[in-house]
Amino acid sequence: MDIIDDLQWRGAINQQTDAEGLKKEVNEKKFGLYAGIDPTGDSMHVGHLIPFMILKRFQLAGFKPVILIGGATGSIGDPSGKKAERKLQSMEQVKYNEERLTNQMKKLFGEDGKFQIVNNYDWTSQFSLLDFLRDYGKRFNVNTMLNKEIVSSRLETGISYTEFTYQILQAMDFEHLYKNNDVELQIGGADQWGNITGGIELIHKTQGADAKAFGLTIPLMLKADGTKFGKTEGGAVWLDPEKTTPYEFYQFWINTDDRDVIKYLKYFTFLDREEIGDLEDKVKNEPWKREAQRRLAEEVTEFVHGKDAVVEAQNITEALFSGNVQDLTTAEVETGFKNMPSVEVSADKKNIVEWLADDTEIEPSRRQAREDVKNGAIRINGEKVDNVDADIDPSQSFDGKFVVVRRGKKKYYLARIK
Ligand SMILES: N[C@@H](Cc1ccc(O)cc1)C(=O)O
Repeated sequence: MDIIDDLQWRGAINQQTDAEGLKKEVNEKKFGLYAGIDPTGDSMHVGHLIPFMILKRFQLAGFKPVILIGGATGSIGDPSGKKAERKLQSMEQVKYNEERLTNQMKKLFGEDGKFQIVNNYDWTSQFSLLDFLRDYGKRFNVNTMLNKEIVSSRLETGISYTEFTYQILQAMDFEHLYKNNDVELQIGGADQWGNITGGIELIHKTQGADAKAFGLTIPLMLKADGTKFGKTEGGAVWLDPEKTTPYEFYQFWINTDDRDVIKYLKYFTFLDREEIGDLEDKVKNEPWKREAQRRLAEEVTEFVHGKDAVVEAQNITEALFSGNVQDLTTAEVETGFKNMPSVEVSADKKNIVEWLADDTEIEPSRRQAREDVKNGAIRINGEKVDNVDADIDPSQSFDGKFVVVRRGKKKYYLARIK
C-alpha cells in the first residue's frame, strides 16, 4: 500500500489533477510537496490541521514537505469560499501572525529539519509591477480566470482587482517551489482546486508540458449533524493553548459524535488500519465506552500539545467527572477552569451560606443556598459541605489561590482569591 492508497482509505482525496501520473511518481521518487496557509489570524485552528496532517503523512513516508506561510498572499486575501471582499490587514498584523503560525508549524513538524518553512513574501515582494505584468500577467487568460469558481461565484456581488489577482500569486508560488524546492505536488482543501490548477498550468507553460506537477484536494469536512466542523459554543478550536486550553482541546475531541469518530481517526491520527478497524468495531458493539473518542482525543492532543498535556487533560476530565477536584494540582485547576465561570473573593473566613449567596453569588439567595447545602448539593474543593453553620476558609486551598465549588452534579465555579 502506498501513500496514495492510504489517503484513499482515509477518505482524504477529493480531486486529483493526474491521478495516474501522481501514483506512478510517488512510487518512483521522494519528491517535495507543499501546502500553504495565509496569516489571516494569529493561530491555526483544528480545520487548518487537515491539509497539514497530509503533509505530515508524506513526511513520515520519506517525502519532503514544504510549509508555505503566505506573507504575500495573506496581505491580499484569498477570495476562495468568501462571499464578500475582505478587509485588508495591516502589514504589522500580517507579520505578527506569520511569526505565530511559523512557530506552531515548527512544533507540528518537529525540530529535526526534515521539512522546510518558506514565506512567499520573500519572492513575491521582489517583482516590480512591470516584471509581474510582462512575465506572469501575460501567461494568464482572463477568461480562464473568470471561469474559476472562486471568481465566478463573486461576479454578482463584486470582486476587486486585488482579490482577482490572488490566483496568480498562488500560481507563482507553485512555480517558484517547483523550480527551487523540488516541489511537484500541492495539497489543499477542496476550495483550493482553482488556485492549484492555476499553478500547474503556469508550470506547464514555463517549464514544459511534461513538467511533473500535480494537485490534490481534500474533501470538505462535513459533520453528521450538519453543523460546521471545528466549532464549539465557545467558537473555533485553536491550536494556541492560550486561546483553547489543552484540556478544552481534549474535550473537543472526546465529545465527537459516534457517527464522526472513525472519520476523524482517519484524518487526524497516525493510527493504522488495523487499530482503526478495531475501534470501529468498538463503536458498533460498545459505544457507551467511547474508546474510539478517547483514543482520538489522546492522539490529537499529544500531536499538538505533547504527552504531558494529555495526562493533565485526563486528570482534569476525571476529577471534574468524579467531583474529586482535591486530587488536582493548582496548575491543573488553573487550566481546567480557564474559561469556566469564575468570581473573585476575599481570603476571609466566612459562613458557607453567606459566602455562596453574597460573596460569590453562586446561589441566587441565602434561602436557596441553605437548601442546597442541606441537600448535599454543594461541594467545596471536592468535599461535600452539608452543614449550614460551616465556615469556609478560602486561604486553605490550592495554594490559597482559589476555591472550587460544585453545585449539583455538573456545575462548577471557580472562586479566585484576591
Ligand atoms: N490560498 C490558501 C493559502 C495558500 C497561499 C499561498 C499558496 O501558495 C498556497 C496556499 C488558503 O487560503 O487556504
